[in-house]
Formats: sequence, C-alpha cells, structure tokens
Amino acid sequence: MSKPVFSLQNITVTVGDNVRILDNLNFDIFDGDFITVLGTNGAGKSTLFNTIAGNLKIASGVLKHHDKNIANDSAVSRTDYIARVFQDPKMGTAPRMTVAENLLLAEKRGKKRTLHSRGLTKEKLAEYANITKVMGNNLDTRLQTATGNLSGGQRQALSFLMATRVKPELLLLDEHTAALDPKTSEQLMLATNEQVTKNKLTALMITHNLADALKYGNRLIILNAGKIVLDVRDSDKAALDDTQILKYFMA
Ligand SMILES: Nc1ncnc2c1ncn2[C@@H]1O[C@H](COP(=O)(O)OP(=O)(O)OP(=O)(O)O)[C@@H](O)[C@H]1O
Repeated sequence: MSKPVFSLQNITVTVGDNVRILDNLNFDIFDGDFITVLGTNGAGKSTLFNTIAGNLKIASGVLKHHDKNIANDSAVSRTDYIARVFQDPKMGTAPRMTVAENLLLAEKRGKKRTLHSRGLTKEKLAEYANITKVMGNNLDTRLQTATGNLSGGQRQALSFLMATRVKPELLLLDEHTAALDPKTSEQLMLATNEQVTKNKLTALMITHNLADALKYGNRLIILNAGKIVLDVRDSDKAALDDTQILKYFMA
C-alpha cells in the first residue's frame, strides 16, 4: 500500500484530570479512502476530527501530513488542505454574503482570502448555476440570496460545495446530514457520495446511521472510549451487517 496522506501515531488527547478522550490512537488515512466513522455518543469521533483539524491540542503522539509532523500547526494553516462540513447548517458559510460570494470565497483555499465581487463574472455565475443545480434543491435559483435566508438543506448543500470547491486533501464530514429532514438528508448523502467518488476525494464521514455507514465508502472505523475497535475496508467492510457492528458498540 502507498504511503498515507495523514498518519496518526500514538495520539492521546486528555481533558480535565488526565482523562483520555483519545487513547493512544494509531490510524493511517490513504489517498482516496472514503471512511465512515461510527461510535456511541462520547466515543471520541468529533475529538478525532478536532485533533486532525487542529482545534484540539494533543497530549502526546505524532500527526503526520505526508512527511511533516503538523501536530503543532494552527487550525487556520491546516484549512489550506483540510475542509470540514459540520452538523449545524449555520457553520461553514458567511450568512450576510450571497451564495455566489460564498462560492467565490471558497475558491481561495490556500490563498489570501480577500473577496472582490467583480470576480463574479457572467461565466462564473453560469458555472455556479451548474454546480448548484446538481444538488437538486433549487440552490441554483438562489445564487444572489444572502446565505442566512436559505433553508437548512440549501445551506448545508452550499457548505458541502464550498468544502469541495477546491479539492481538499482531506474532507471531514461531521454528521453533515443529521440536522436535515429524511428526504433532504438522503439527497445530500447521494450528492456527497457522487462527488467523493467522482472526484476521488479522501474523506472521513461521522454518522449515526448504520445503513449509511455500511452502504457508503470503502472503509469503516468504529470508535469506542477513545480507541479504534474496528477498522475494515473493501470486501471485509462489504461483508459486515448491523448485528456485527452493534457488538463493537459494547466492546
Ligand atoms: N473540550 C473538551 N473538554 C472536556 N471534555 C471534552 C471536550 N471535548 C470532548 N470532551 C469529552 O470527550 C468525550 C468524547 O467527546 P466527542 O465529542 O469526541 O464524542 P463523539 O463520539 O463525537 O460523540 P457524539 O456522537 O455525541 O457527537 C466526551 O465524553 C466529551 O464530553
């Protein structure tokens, strides 16, 4: 197997009186991996994402991006190559800016993030109409609408498009469909799968939906009490069912 894009080596994260919320975790992420992440409430899933994204300081261990240890790099500097979509539709978009302006801003990943509305040429707007249309929720008709006036589903679809507008080296999906109604949630999940597969994105997706965790991605991990208790890929993942998965929740 090729070298990992990200490598978590003996990562421990503690809170309070030395309580380990990630416990000596070892985990390699390879180019093109689409990893679904399961675990009970409090297992450490968001902590894992916060650790990778740089929002939490690790107590010990090494976090490598290619050959560089990025454990002490700021969260802001990591946004050059890591994108994240949160559960809350209000996160990830600027509410007073229009849909088109948000998309234009998203194209600045890794560059200085200044925005000139004159960058919104006719051609750009036509391009944005195309990419928003595939989300199937009329976002393409709201390009000049302030993001704060969108529905939660439209806003979350926009967050996803922004996170993937410039291909990130890692996409973190933090229960990104959980706050949406079942139909909107399925729509975004299908669009997510299509984009991740078509563009060969490397992604981790936290979900509490066992069916989605089994159906999507090439790899699945289960966290329990700050440790990875299952890590399967390809045919081993395909062979899993709900009953087998639930056993790992008790481990
Ligand atoms: N900054 C923090 N300070 C104190 N405790 C924290 C902090 N962040 C996380 N924890 C604790 O660490 C544990 C893991 O939390 P985490 O949010 O990672 O769980 P999770 O698997 O994402 O859960 P959920 O499915 O409920 O979102 C929990 O017990 C949580 O209360």
